[in-house]
Amino acid sequence: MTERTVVVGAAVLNDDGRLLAARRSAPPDLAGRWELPGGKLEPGETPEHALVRELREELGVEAEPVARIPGEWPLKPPYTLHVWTARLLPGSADPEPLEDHDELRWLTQDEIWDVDWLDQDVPAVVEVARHAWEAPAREA
Ligand SMILES: Nc1nc2c([nH]c(=O)n2[C@H]2C[C@H](O)[C@@H](COP(=O)(O)OP(=O)(O)OP(=O)(O)O)O2)c(=O)[nH]1
Repeated sequence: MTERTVVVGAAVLNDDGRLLAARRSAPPDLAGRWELPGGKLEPGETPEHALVRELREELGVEAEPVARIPGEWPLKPPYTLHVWTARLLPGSADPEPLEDHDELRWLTQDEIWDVDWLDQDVPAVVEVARHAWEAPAREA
């Protein structure tokens, strides 16, 4: 079986229901494209811990994971993307592009496709949009 390394991507939503998108500054083949902030799990680390750590390192924020979005999306081997919704904790700093990114945007539902997402992120972002913004089906 092929070993896969999990990359955790954070779908950070703010109180207005906007989604945080981050533009990569490196490596050259990914620079200029937009992604969900996050990163690779370290050995023995839980995804929830990795998400909190990566958001602190990359964006200078204190955040908490809310829920995993079902599914996983293949990235460049050996990586596979798992996505969690997340929110900033009260008193957290505003996110800043400290590492790996050179621009951040809080996207409304109407703006979700205004940024040039990494190709491999597009199916994950479709699911994020569905979970964040589509009303849950009512039970009959
Ligand atoms: N964080 C993140 N990485 C992604 C996404 N889509 C995608 O292809 N990747 C790739 C880029 C990298 O090859 C890999 C994870 O990269 P990373 O640079 O964010 O991870 P990291 O902070 O742990 O890495 P490192 O700089 O410590 O080596 O996954 C995404 O939406 N978010």
